[in-house]
Amino acid sequence: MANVLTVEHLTKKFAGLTAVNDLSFTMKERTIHSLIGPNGSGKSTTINMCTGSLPITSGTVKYRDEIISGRVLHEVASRNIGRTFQNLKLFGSMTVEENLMVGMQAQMKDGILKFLVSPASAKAEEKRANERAMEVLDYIGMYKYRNETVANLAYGQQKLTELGRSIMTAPKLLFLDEPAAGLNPSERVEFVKILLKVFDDGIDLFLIEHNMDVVMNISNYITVINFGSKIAEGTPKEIQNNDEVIAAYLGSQFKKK
Ligand SMILES: Nc1ncnc2c1ncn2[C@@H]1O[C@H](COP(=O)(O)OP(=O)(O)OP(=O)(O)O)[C@@H](O)[C@H]1O
Repeated sequence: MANVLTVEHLTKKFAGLTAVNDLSFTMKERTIHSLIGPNGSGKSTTINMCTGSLPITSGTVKYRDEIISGRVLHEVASRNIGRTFQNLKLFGSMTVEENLMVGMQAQMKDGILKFLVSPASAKAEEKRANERAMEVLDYIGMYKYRNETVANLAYGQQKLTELGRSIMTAPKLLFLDEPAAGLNPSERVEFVKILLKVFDDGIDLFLIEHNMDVVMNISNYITVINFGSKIAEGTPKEIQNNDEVIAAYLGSQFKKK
């Protein structure tokens, strides 16, 4: 299997703090790959660097055969890479449908120019975005909420809306920052079901998550970091039995014989 993501010697320094320290790992095609570690260990910073949200201090990130480190957010997004955020970045006063339409912006970045030059083609693009939004809403089971204002929805539905927005542009690789955080158990079951459907339909998933039931059940491979440095990697079973991971983060409740 080819590598979808190759991270080499990735480092991020914030003033005196090294948030990510010489981190290297690879993610294989057709896997759900999780990045876990204690609070403040550098997980979100790693995703932010991989997706162009944050400049790197040193190191490289490769998507398939192309170096994407050094590229900005919309350039990364235009390579079929999507993401969701730890804290929802939805527009609360807009409807579910409108929030998904915003998700097409990566593909419509020359939209204003197009609108000035050719209003007809801009209209056609908007129609296409609207059709895609309906298709995605149906896919994630949110079609009936399409005209609801996002702020009025339950948290689980807001998270689904964000997931929907992230798949509007049909990414091939999706970064998810704590998708299960804040969900109640039944919302979590529903969300994981949809995530697995997304994966089965061809989108590789890179996940940051603190809920270990979710991580251990759905991941093919796990990278563990502590204080910005990799301390282990392997299958869920290997990670659950790794003494350094148990001491730094997991505790022994997941240990398997
Ligand atoms: N913009 C920033 N400026 C300064 N320090 C930052 C910034 N962003 C993150 N940090 C620091 O970098 C370290 C790593 O933070 P990061 O958010 O990547 O950790 P995390 O593993 O995602 O944590 P959590 O599990 O709590 O979300 C922390 O010490 C954090 O305070």
